[in-house]
Amino acid sequence: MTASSNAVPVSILTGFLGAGKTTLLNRLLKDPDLSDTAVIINEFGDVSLDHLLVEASSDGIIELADGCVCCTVRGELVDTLADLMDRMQTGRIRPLKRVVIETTGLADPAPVLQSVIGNPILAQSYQLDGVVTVVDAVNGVSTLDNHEEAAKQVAMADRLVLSKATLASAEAIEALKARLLALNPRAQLIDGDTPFAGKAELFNCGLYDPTTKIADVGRWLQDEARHDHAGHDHCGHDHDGHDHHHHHDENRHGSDIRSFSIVHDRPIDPMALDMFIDLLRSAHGEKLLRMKAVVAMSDRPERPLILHGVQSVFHPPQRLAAWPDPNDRRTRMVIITKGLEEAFVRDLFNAFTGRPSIDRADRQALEDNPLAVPGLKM
Ligand SMILES: Nc1nc2c(ncn2[C@@H]2O[C@H](COP(=O)(O)OP(=O)(O)OP(=O)(O)O)[C@@H](O)[C@H]2O)c(=O)[nH]1
Repeated sequence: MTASSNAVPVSILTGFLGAGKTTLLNRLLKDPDLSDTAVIINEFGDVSLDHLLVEASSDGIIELADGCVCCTVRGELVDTLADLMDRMQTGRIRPLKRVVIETTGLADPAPVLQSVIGNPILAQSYQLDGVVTVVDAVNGVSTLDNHEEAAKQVAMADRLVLSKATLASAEAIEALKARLLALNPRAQLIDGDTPFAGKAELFNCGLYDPTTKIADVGRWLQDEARHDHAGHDHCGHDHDGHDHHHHHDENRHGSDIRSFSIVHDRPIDPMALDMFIDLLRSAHGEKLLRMKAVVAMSDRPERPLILHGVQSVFHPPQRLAAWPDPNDRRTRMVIITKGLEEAFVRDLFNAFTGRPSIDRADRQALEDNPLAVPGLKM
């Protein structure tokens, strides 16, 4: 079945963990041409922060939390798109000009694309109008080397937006560009700092055409279609929330990927936070795929700190003017690791924030760490 001429364009905004998807989206949503756009945001962990970090009015933002859109919440994506269409057709919402789906950084885009183009009902009302992939100039090459989903995100793109170019050396950018060209020779490469990257036009890619991509893309989409036919839910992220343990029949990302959250209800001393982050970053930066946090600080508890860690890079923290939800002033951290145990990170955090660990010596957490602060005794 094909889309009708008034089908709503759907854009997929993807890119590896911390590449800068939400940052780009915040810029784009300021363009009046993106009014009447619904944004579907997907987060990996059981505590979601992205909706706090997207600056647009919450009206058009729909969250698919606690699962990855390429696997556990893929059904929810289909239901959400169907529900939006139903609400438009029955006049409960204004007609949408576009739907943007921001995937998780770990998402394989193939099943997400297949949800839109392969579902006969959705395909009548929506048409896929392109994949925009954000690529981080600092971590780009190593991320492509180490994470297959990042390479797929690049290969499937119509447009590649290079973020953080001001933080990377000219050589690193050249090396990255060569990799991008090999993976996707026909994608348009856009410098994220140019005005075009902040305009609605960025999403006007034209009907998605897999034949313009490397041959693998068509095969990945066919594999997804076959999987759908066989009725599989196939992803291997291990979403280790407090009570959440999802198991899947196939492991795409490696069983050593962990996603968990830390919630803390007392303001944190700035020095303790610094030491916790420093130790974690310097000893285990490459295993720390992502940290996102909203932190209550003891110096100014009314102004929470927003922290972003992407592998070994910690971006300058920002203070919000106030708590997004004044009724919830708890520190919340979402952490995604590869090959680093949750217990280790939790113990380290507890050691610095003075929360006693019941079943594990805090001290051990520090002593396990070669960079433990000398003289710091529990
Ligand atoms: N200097 C610089 N920093 C950037 C740029 N783009 C993003 N950042 C920073 O990178 C960090 C992560 O950005 P996000 O937009 O949250 O990344 P994301 O891809 O949405 O992250 P996930 O949803 O967790 O995968 C933030 O601290 C941003 O301020 C950029 O172009 N330049």
